[in-house]
Amino acid sequence: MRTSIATVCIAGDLREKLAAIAAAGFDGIEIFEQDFITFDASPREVGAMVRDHGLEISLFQPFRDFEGLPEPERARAFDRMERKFDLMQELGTDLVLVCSSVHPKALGGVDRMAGDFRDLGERAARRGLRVGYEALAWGKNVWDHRDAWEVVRRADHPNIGLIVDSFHTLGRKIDPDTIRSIPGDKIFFVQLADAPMIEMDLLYWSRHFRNMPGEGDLDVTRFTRAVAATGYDGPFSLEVFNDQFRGGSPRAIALDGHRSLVYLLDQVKRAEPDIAVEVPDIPPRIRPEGVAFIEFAANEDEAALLRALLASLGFRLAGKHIAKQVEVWQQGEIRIVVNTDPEGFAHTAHIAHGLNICDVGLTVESAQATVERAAALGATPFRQPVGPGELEIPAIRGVGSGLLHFIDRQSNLNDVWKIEFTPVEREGAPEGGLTRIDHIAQTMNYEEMLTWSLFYISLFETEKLATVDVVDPGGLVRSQALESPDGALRVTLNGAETHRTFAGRFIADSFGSSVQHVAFATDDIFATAAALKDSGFAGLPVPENYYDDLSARLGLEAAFVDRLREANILYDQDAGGAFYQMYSRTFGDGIFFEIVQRENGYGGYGAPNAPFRIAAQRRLGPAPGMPKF
Ligand SMILES: O=C(O)c1ccc(O)c(O)c1
Ligand SMILES: [Mg+2]
Repeated sequence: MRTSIATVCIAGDLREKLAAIAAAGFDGIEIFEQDFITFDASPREVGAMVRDHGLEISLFQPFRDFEGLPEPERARAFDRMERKFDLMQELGTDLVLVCSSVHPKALGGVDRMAGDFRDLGERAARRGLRVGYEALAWGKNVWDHRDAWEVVRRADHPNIGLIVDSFHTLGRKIDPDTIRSIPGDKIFFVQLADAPMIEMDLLYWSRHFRNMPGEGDLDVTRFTRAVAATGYDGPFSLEVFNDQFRGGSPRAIALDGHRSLVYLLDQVKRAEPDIAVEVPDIPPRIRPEGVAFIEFAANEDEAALLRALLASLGFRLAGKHIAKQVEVWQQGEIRIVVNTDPEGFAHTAHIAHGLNICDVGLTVESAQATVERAAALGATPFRQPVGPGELEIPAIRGVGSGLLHFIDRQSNLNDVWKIEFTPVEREGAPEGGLTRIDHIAQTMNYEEMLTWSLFYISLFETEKLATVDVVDPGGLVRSQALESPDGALRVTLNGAETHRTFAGRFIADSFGSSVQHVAFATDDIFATAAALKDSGFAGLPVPENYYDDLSARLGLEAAFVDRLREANILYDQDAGGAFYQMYSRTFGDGIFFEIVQRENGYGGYGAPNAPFRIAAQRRLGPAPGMPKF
């Protein structure tokens, strides 16, 4: 499998782009003419610089407004192309992309256009070069790959072939399976991009909103399956015009791009096993079985307050680590690790971020297979020295500052609580009825959201839900949920556009994106609320206005609304189900807990309630006894 990426995808000057592209593991680049022209070096020097990075120039592009012109424009187009042929030979590439004409004088007629390409093929052949024709979705006469293919077919020249681009095909809602009947050796190059489904002008959508395969809503997998089924065995190249990426970190965007290609081609190989492209053999997407633990990094003062909060939520100290200053608190299947050890990752994370959730443990079928797949997708494995009697639990770095550890039942990893922890006699008030972790919510800058969602989607069997906009008094927060099919793993990604939002302040104050809240599930939220009241839990009060509006909006019975009001429970409904939520006050830099009950398959996250929750959190600040550190 040969991977490539267009230089337009990445921020920086050509040198910075090449460094990022090479570091991410690509084999080649599509050199965009603009990136070459604006760079101050000769074509030969640029070619050498690309090859010094271990990259090939798989394509030169774009050449515009070539086909279907009347004279004298036609002759001028051929002259222009001869100049570009010179340049290509200096750069050291043999393939140029001609995109379908938008020239006002361009004439239609398949045979006229095919004739132009046949003549061009002759000129290219003399120099050992090749020309690929791409239908732009907004081309004047050709805007469909089937028409571009008909032009190429009739040109009937070995140096003329077709270039397909997933955006132009899928953006126009053309059935990608129509590609299957094209001979693979006549497809000279394949460009891949995804995009979010937004109704807008095709050209504007293409030039500003494309994103990496898997990051948007187009069925790029189906498109790529169709291409691979033709026998095509050339490079798969990303061509992503995106305003945000152009201003983003070159390394991060290049890594996302490479990850998206590995993920995509792995999916394609599984669906079309007989393809000519050699795709590396990696474990399939990992099915998450649940959240095994959440770990806080804390100092002693913070840990004392956290313990009090956990106790008020019905958690009990369940074990103390055999060698480190680490405790595990438990309720139902939920485990919260409190790490105050003066060494190791948690300590470093605490120095950088203060009290924070530095680690999330997931239960999977095979921890080994999980890190193997993660490594193939470009994730960074994490290791730290293991003490006597301790287990080596496979881990990777997440996209932000935190770690992900993987626990499985296949090995003895699942017994870590027995092996590394001394049990503590459970005592204290009765538990609060919390059973498991319903979801974890990560807060990040809006620009990081696609990186995070690709990270989860490519590694785990998870699907994206539609993005919802949450209005915070300080700005907009976009929220997107990712879920495994049975709900064993639910993560919400909350992207803050400004630091004036509650979520944005959390990022600024804690120096980076991480888990901001954890939601625990209960089977009976009213019983939980009553139990927690007895154990001194300080919940987030909900204003009276909320309940007046709720009863008017949903036509609920007064007695039911009274019960919600008394316990400060927020409520939502969807087609079949109901959702109950209550919140803790915030602590640290704005961390909090949520308690939820899902009834009859409610599928959302209570988005209509988020503005009320945020307003109350902003108004009230941290709980008494839980000062901001
Ligand atoms: O937006 C464009 O003009 C443009 C140029 C070249 C391409 O390959 C493409 O897909 C779009
Ligand atoms: Mg293209």
